[in-house]
Amino acid sequence: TRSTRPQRLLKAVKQHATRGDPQSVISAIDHFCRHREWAMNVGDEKGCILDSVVSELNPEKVLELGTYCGYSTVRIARLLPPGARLITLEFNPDYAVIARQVIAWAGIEDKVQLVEGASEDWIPRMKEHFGIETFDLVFLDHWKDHYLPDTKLMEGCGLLRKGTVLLADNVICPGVPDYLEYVRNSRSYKSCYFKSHLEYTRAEDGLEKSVFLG
Ligand SMILES: O=C(NCCCCc1cc2ccncc2s1)c1cc(-c2ccc(F)cc2)cc(O)c1O
Ligand SMILES: [Mg+2]
Repeated sequence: TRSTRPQRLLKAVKQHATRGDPQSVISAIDHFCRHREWAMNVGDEKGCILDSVVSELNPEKVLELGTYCGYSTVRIARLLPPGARLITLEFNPDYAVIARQVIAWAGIEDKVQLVEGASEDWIPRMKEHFGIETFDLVFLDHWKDHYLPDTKLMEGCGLLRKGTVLLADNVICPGVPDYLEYVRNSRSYKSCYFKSHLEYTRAEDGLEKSVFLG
């Protein structure tokens, strides 16, 4: 049977990237998605914005909602200080199989914990299951209609502290209007928009960075 796009993406990583070199994994995926097949990775342009937010914050505890093939997982984990941890949630088991191999190829698996399941099931279990008090950074890149309910769930579970940064992908395309309205109008967040483009295209998209004020 025909291979899947994530399988072809992984093959490109194994063919063109060097084991243990996260940057070469990132470049191999960007090349594949720009010249072979588009895929819904955050991409190189928005990825540079993600890099600057991570580098400035130097987070110890990171949550990623939506792993897909692990592209943004590798982008974030490669910048984390020793001892820092990234928990990434993926709903689709086929994506998770690919992401684990991409993460291993990049050589950053000791910083990453990939968990399979739905965000609404796992967010309430973060404290008791992973011994996490609060997150320093949350990267939202999963179902767009889950951004807002999951943000309210994280607030309710006490997973956000004064200064926690929420960074949301795709706030223009596909768009998350209810989430944007919430973080931009709530007194509990200081929010700003980083204008960019939908990965590997000229369509507008961007990242919204929202600091939780407690
Ligand atoms: O849907 C997108 N991303 C979510 C995939 C949903 C996977 C999930 C992970 C998870 C984990 C935990 N709980 C529940 C869930 S559900 C997405 C889509 C586009 C796009 C843009 C223009 C298009 F024409 C077509 C697609 C671009 C992007 O950057 C995306 O991120
Ligand atoms: Mg995205």
